Amino acid sequence: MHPELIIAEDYQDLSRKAALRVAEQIKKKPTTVLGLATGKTPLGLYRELIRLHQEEGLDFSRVKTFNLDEYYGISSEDKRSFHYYMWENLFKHLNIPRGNIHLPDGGAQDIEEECRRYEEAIREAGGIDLQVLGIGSNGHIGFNEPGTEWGSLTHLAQLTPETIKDNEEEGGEGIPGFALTMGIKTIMRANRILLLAYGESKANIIARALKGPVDKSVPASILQLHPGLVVIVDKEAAKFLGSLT
Ligand SMILES: N[C@@H]1[C@@H](O)[C@H](O)[C@@H](COP(=O)(O)O)O[C@@H]1O
Repeated sequence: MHPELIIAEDYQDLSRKAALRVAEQIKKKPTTVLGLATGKTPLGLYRELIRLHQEEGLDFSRVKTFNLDEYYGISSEDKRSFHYYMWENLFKHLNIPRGNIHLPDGGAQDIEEECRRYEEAIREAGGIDLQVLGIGSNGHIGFNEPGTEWGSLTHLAQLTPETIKDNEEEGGEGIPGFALTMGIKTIMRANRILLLAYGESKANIIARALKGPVDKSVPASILQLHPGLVVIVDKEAAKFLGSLT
């Protein structure tokens, strides 16, 4: 069946199952290139990866990472930044060399150059082996909002009021209205994609993304065309998936 769909009991189970997939990938290929996401959804996965590193010796010394996105116009030290989020919630707890960690630079002067540099860095690393993805309540992936071109590469994106509101609920007031994000094409180039979602609030958009038409109004719907898609959702987010299960 495509995609591979795993329905977890709850958030903890989802996080564990996702971490096992990531760990398997790293054990199989210690030089794995991971694509990483921010938001609430992957926090449990990151906690579990830290545990696997600390208690079971999962080795990140040769792993490379590329984050999906970063806010535009704030520095990497800013607590609202995804640099800060990633450092606090994952990187500082692992044995990953700083030089192996990549996020778009939201403080870059020359945006076009920064976007080109980011694409080139992914290419030079050999491409993304496994991309971790969440989904926005409007179906966005990374910060590719509804209407984004399927052929988009890393670019400056304007966030919708809905996305700003969602992210302010998590990250506090004053979220920038723009971000640098991998494009849809950048994401689709990954070898494998691990799409995660939990909770009732994601049930509707997950069903539209996986069962609805492939349409730019739901950016995540393009994932139906990815041959290496693995979806892990909890029971609540799976509520409307019906026949897919
Ligand atoms: N740019 C991120 C996305 O990568 C993320 O998937 C989405 C969902 O976030 P959450 O996991 O908090 O629901 O929010 C943000 O906008």
